[in-house]
Amino acid sequence: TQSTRPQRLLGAVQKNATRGDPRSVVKAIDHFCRNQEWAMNVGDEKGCILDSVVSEVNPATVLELGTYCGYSTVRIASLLPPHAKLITLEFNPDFAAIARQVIAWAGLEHKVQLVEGASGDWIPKMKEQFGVETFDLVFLDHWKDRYLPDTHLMEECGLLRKGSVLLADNVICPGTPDYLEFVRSSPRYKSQYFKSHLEYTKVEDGLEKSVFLG
Ligand SMILES: O=C(NCCNC(=O)c1cc(-c2ccc(F)cc2)cc(O)c1O)c1cc(O)ncn1
Ligand SMILES: [Mg+2]
Repeated sequence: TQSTRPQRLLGAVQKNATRGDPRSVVKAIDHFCRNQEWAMNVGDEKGCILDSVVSEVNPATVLELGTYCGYSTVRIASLLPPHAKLITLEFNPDFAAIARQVIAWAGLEHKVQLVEGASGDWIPKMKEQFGVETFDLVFLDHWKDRYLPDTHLMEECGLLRKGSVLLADNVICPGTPDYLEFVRSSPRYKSQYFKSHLEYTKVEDGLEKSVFLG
């Protein structure tokens, strides 16, 4: 039977990356996506912006919406302080199965809790299920039409505090127009656009960083 692209991406990690070395996992995925097959990871260019925001926020609690194969999960988790926790939500069970193995290859499973299911179902259960108070950083990289409703949901569930940072991928391509309009016009957010390119291409894309003002 035919392998899937995520399965081939995992194969490239297991072949070319060193177990327990997150940077080599990131490098192996970027090499695979540049030279073999494009895949919708945040990629190396936007990944550097992600790294700088993670380092600046130095979060104790992180929520990632949209795990895919775990590329950004590995980037973020490898920068977290010792007792910090990253919860990553993935709807697609096939993506989740690959991501677990990529995260394990990087040796980061103890820092990451991968949850399978729909963000809309899980966000209201975060506090009771995972003992989370608020998130210091949220990385939005899931279905583009869920960014805005899930942001409202996180606010309603009291998961954001004064200073919580939302970092959103793909605000230009594929685009999240309703989300962008909201965070840029709402008095409760301070937003900043980081111009970049769609992963592994010359197409414009960017990350939007929005600080919740409470
Ligand atoms: O597709 C699911 N999630 C990925 C969300 N992410 C994206 O869709 C995404 C897409 C692109 C992209 C950009 C240009 C292009 F031509 C094609 C795709 C880039 C990115 O950086 C993304 O992040 C999904 C499936 C499923 O069955 N259940 C739950 N989620
Ligand atoms: Mg993306």
